[in-house]
Amino acid sequence: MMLAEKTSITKEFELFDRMSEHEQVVFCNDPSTGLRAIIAIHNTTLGPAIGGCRMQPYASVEEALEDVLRLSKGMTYKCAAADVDFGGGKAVIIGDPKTDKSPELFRAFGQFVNSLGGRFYTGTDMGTTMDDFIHAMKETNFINGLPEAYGGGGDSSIPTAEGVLYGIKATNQFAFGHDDLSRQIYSIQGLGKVGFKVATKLLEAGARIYVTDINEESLRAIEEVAGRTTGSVQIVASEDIYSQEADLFIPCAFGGIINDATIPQFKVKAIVGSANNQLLDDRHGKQLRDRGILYAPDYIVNSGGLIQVADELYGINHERVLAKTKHIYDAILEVYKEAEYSGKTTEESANAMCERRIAERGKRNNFYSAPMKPKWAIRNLS
Ligand SMILES: NC(=O)C1=CN([C@@H]2O[C@H](COP(=O)(O)OP(=O)(O)OC[C@H]3O[C@@H](n4cnc5c(N)ncnc54)[C@H](O)[C@@H]3O)[C@@H](O)[C@H]2O)C=CC1
Ligand SMILES: O=C(O)CCC(=O)C(=O)O
Repeated sequence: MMLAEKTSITKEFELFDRMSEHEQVVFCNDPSTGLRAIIAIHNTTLGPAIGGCRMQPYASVEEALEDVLRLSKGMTYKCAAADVDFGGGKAVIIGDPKTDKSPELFRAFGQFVNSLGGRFYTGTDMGTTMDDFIHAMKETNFINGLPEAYGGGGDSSIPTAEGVLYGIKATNQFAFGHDDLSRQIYSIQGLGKVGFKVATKLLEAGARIYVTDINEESLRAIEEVAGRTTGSVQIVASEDIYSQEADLFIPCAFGGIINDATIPQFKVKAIVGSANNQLLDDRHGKQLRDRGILYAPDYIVNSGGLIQVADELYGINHERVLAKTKHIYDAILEVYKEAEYSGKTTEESANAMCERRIAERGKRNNFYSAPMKPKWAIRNLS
């Protein structure tokens, strides 16, 4: 009887249990534009939440909620690792980016962001572009990553790709004793905004790369780049990318690609890529460690974009952003050394480092208050 009561109570409050680590989850509904979005604020100890807005034709509310909860939590760790004065948040819009976008939809989304009064800053992510946020910014100032013509920092995939290259160099240093990009072989999944730039730099350095993408145009374009460089490229089928005889696997497409099916296929010594949430589950981090495959925590490797959008609030300065992005090299090396010393996985070591940082800062500032004047000079907000 007691158990039955307990079970039913747990079921009644299942939604709250699922988001028990989150401060706030906002469901945004605007029938006139068709907007259905969820904004998740995970933790604002370090400052207002920040995180891009993803647009995807999610099959259910359940799937969209799962994604936004996971991604926003990842942003809390990413902000702590990058040492920016922001907390973790993320937004998802349920819809097909090819057919369901309209200026009105993004204006409606901007109104919801504005209603949070500065607790949440957002910008582009998969499925959204800077142009979409030109509409959203008409309704709110809490938008980052705008085009340079609108006073923003421009394409944040540039520093993200730079950060991935620093992560690769640090990994080469730790695993192979040098940080020369040209001497190892790489397999790259995804030649989008980030992956294409990383592949180009590796080819320019003279490296051998294997690549895959579902977009034929990107594959032809990277072959053209290879023809102009001393590097070489081989195109492989999507399902074959995990089993290539390469030294490093560079995932730059989607999350969850380190899982029970892919781990036995890997022949690489290390995985260093930009995709968010690469480990399907924590136990996959342990499986990689047990197989002697070094894993560079994704949220450190791909933090270059966050560093740019966070830095944007001090005014635009690409040199400063690049200088900050260089810290990814040291951060990755530190995590590898700490994991080696402690026997933890690299993900566990990185998480512990971030949690210590948040707890330390939390002693002074444990909840961001919107009316408090921000430290930085945000445009039009003083
Ligand atoms: N753009 C940025 O600054 C940041 C990106 N990331 C993450 O990095 C990853 C890549 O981001 P972007 O380059 O901006 O995205 P994107 O959408 O420009 O590129 C993704 C690429 O993956 C390809 N792709 C999709 N399915 C595939 C499959 N089955 N096999 C092979 N390729 C496939 C697509 O055709 C596309 O070229 C995403 O997971 C994103 O969340 C993380 C932090 C910042
Ligand atoms: O683009 C942003 O607003 C923050 C960066 C972000 O969402 C990410 O790094 O995944």
